[in-house]
Amino acid sequence: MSAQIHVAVIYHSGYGHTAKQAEAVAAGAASAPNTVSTLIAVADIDQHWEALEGYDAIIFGAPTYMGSASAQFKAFMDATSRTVFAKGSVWKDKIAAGFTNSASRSGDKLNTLQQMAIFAAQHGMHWVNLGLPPGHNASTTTEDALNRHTYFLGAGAQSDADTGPDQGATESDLKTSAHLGRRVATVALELSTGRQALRSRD
Ligand SMILES: Cc1cc2nc3c(=O)[nH]c(=O)nc-3n(C[C@H](O)[C@H](O)[C@H](O)COP(=O)(O)O)c2cc1C
Repeated sequence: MSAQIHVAVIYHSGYGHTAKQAEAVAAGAASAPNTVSTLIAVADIDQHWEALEGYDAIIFGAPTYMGSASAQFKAFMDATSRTVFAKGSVWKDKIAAGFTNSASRSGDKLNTLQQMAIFAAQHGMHWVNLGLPPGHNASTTTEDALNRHTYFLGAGAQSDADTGPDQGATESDLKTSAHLGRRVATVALELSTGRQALRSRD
């Protein structure tokens, strides 16, 4: 039996829409074999720095505010300079991935995903992409398709600016986000199993 995989979902959400997406990502991860997922709001991050060193994968999530990750999420990113990077790159070789939510269809979400991928690279993490084809780019496709916004780098969700999180991202966006969580857990299990097999050959 393979080792248990631990996936953390670290996120910020000002008004609850991205929190809903984060829950979908965490549920997707937990649906993979041998996987436990933990949701961590950036406001609570100080309680988790040490435990995070033992996780196999960390998925980052933030709303897109003014074309990039929210200031609260950026504060978390900056804090890792001291708590992770300067400590000896303690997140090196973990799996990473990202998701973001915003009001507009595009709303410059791609910039937030790129920001997260560069952040993960600074920590020496292995970035996992979404792994879904374009969902809604033909006369025969609909808004119900997975990856309807067509991001390759991570999961994007759209929530109307004038509705609450209960009517936030569509079912298809939440399923797309769950897909990312499950894919990350699957890759983490593959990597962990492969590392164990290599160790046992030594
Ligand atoms: C300060 C601020 C800046 C925003 N900038 C953008 C933006 O650049 N692009 C966009 O599509 N939506 C933008 N929005 C809308 C939010 O991304 C959207 O309402 C989102 O669902 C909020 O997520 P949250 O409830 O998790 O905070 C902005 C909202 C705020 C409050």
